[in-house]
Amino acid sequence: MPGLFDPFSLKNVTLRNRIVTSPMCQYSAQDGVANEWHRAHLAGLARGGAGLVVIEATGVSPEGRITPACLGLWNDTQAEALAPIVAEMRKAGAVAGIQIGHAGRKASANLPWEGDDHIPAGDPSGWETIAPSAVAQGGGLGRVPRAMTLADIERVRGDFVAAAERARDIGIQWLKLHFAHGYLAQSFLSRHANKRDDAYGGSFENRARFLIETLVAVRKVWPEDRPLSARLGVIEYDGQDEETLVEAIELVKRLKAEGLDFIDVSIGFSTNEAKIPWGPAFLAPVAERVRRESGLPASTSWYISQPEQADALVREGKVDLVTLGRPLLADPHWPYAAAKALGIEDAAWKTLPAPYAHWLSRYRAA
Ligand SMILES: C=C(C(=O)O)c1ccccc1
Repeated sequence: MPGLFDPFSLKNVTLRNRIVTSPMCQYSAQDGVANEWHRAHLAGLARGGAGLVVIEATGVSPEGRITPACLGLWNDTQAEALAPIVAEMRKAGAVAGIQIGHAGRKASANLPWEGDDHIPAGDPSGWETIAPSAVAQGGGLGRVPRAMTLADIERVRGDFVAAAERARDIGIQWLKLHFAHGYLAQSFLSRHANKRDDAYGGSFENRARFLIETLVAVRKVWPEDRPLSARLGVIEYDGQDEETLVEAIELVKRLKAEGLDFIDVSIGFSTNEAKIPWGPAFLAPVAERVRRESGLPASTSWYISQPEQADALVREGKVDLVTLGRPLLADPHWPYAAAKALGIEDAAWKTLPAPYAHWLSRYRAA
């Protein structure tokens, strides 16, 4: 079985290893436009050796951002700012990905280090939030969203398509749809958030409709030879886990039938009452089941930080790729350190660009 530092090919891309950067929001943009922070951050991750570098949750519309400082991909100015960054990521040897999404009822929030709560109604820096139903997330995100009309649903689906087209045209190689973490798409699937009684609510088929329709629409514009993936919350840890998992796996099978190439398994975060069993690679067994039962290649994340742990998840066939967030913020060169720890030959040249690898492999003790 392959290990963490074996390549992974899907459609027309080959990742140099099984390490994926989690799309960690930087909350550093203005008007959704990428700047020097994003360039240095993303180039640094790519130069650090990860196989796939995924740009953070990028809003498909202004109201689709989590905070006013999130990236967007709803206009050409935003696309033009990202294009050179994508080129730099690819030049550093990483496959360049992006996660596009709509924050739904969790949108219009203050930065996490400035409250992590809804911007007060009436504050000009905020905006009206929309969601499947007029049901708030609760806690600091207590603002009640406006229930989406069918016209809203159609518009937002179109926003996903337009953002996918812009991502395609700036050289993104791997597109990830944000269907997780209690944001809009997850909200449609979630019984906690979706109380609709029309074609988009009630039964599983109806609650899955927005996600499937969005995938189908994006698939039509996303090049067949580039991977199309989704990050999906498959479990809520709300006491209904088996029921939620069975539905989520059925949804993944239907998304696969409509052209989804890869699934990134995560948590629903649709309810503040969740009792999440935080612990080393705690989601891996869930990801293994989704991968096995759906037949799609898969990744997972959360509390994965040690080289041997990440390598074992791949070698044991639990996942195909391992998504790392905080370990890569702490050390963007984690792939190099992991390669050394796992005894990979030529670790520097396998993970780092020549100007680094040259020095790291020279003048070494015999
Ligand atoms: C900002 C997040 C995202 O983009 O998914 C997020 C939210 C909740 C947990 C982890 C990540």
